[in-house]
Amino acid sequence: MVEKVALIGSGNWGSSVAKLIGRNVQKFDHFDTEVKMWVYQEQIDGRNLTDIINEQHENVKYLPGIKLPENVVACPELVETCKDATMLVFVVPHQFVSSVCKQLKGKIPPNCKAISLIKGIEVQEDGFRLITDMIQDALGIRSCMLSGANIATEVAEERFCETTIGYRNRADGELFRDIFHTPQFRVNIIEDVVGVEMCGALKNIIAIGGGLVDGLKLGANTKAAIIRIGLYEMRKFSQMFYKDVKDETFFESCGIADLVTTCAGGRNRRVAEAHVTTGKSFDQLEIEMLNGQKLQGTSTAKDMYNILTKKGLCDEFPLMTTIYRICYEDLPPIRIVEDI
Ligand SMILES: NC(=O)C1=CN([C@@H]2O[C@H](COP(=O)(O)OP(=O)(O)OC[C@H]3O[C@@H](n4cnc5c(N)ncnc54)[C@H](O)[C@@H]3O)[C@@H](O)[C@H]2O)C=CC1
Ligand SMILES: O=C(CO)COP(=O)(O)O
Repeated sequence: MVEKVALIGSGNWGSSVAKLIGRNVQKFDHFDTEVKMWVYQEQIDGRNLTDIINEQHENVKYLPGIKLPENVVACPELVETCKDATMLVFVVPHQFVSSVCKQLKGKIPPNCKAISLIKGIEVQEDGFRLITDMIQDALGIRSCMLSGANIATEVAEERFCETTIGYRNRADGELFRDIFHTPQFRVNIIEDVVGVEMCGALKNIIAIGGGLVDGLKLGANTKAAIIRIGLYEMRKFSQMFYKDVKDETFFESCGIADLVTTCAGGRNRRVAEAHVTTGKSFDQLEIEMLNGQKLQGTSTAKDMYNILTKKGLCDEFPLMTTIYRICYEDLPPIRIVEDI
């Protein structure tokens, strides 16, 4: 069977993986070589971003300076992008997943498979839901999860790194590995979708902590302490809600490695550092510093805090709780080391 891949999302990470997928589908006979990529349409200097991508083969707003393969075709219509696909790659910021799933409901063939590259969770009245579960429930298709120490621009520049795919069905994991793996982007597949997904969502909160201690100029030992306590809280929270999450998952690229890289070089870290040095709000800094890219850590901290409060668990997760309070309750940043 020939598989056809569609990409849902075209931000910084979406565009970077478009380069990997566009090249990899040409290496195997079992893939259609055209990859459609859904672009949330916007105007750049009076032109459609989709037209710019299709003519210049570059996402000039979200991944400037990187050429995309010509078989990646930007499309502004979501349903049109996905209609013939057998493999869907979800890579929109987590706040838009629900609306994407609503638009696709009933329009996806049942033999389709999905993978989420989205680092976040969806909060609901009675708790929270994993993005892979939302995709499965809304569209009636299985979903894998890819997450790792993968700063998008470094991947696009083909600097070596690793990533993790969590699968429920091994054949799905292997098929998705084919579209991502290269000698510079080493994919490891493991049977723990939930663990991979929880790591990706929760590390964004801890990365805010990494940026706060950088802004406070507390040094390398303090950063290491935030990473260690953060990893401990990530594992505790994941296994409290999903007892099958494996300890080993935290030693994969999606676990400790992603935590280290995001605390060293990610957007969450950068904006949190600027919050300390400028005193500006996170919302303001997101607009000023990210040029349309989305901060995931602050909203995930808020979502997580709501869950911890409802379940009476704040005292058991002092680091995540304090990061939330610094982001949303004007707690002085130094409390990150005083309250944990
Ligand atoms: N950038 C990175 O280095 C990495 C990001 N990720 C994850 O990938 C996911 C996607 O992030 P990025 O590709 O970096 O996105 P981004 O933050 O660079 O870009 C924002 C994207 O959202 C789109 N958008 C704006 N309003 C929208 C709407 N109403 N509906 C749908 N889309 C809308 C924009 O057009 C743009 O494509 C996130 O969960 C992120 O945590 C994972 C690994 C690395
Ligand atoms: O997830 C990432 C790297 O693996 C990117 O993190 P930021 O969203 O903080 O840039």
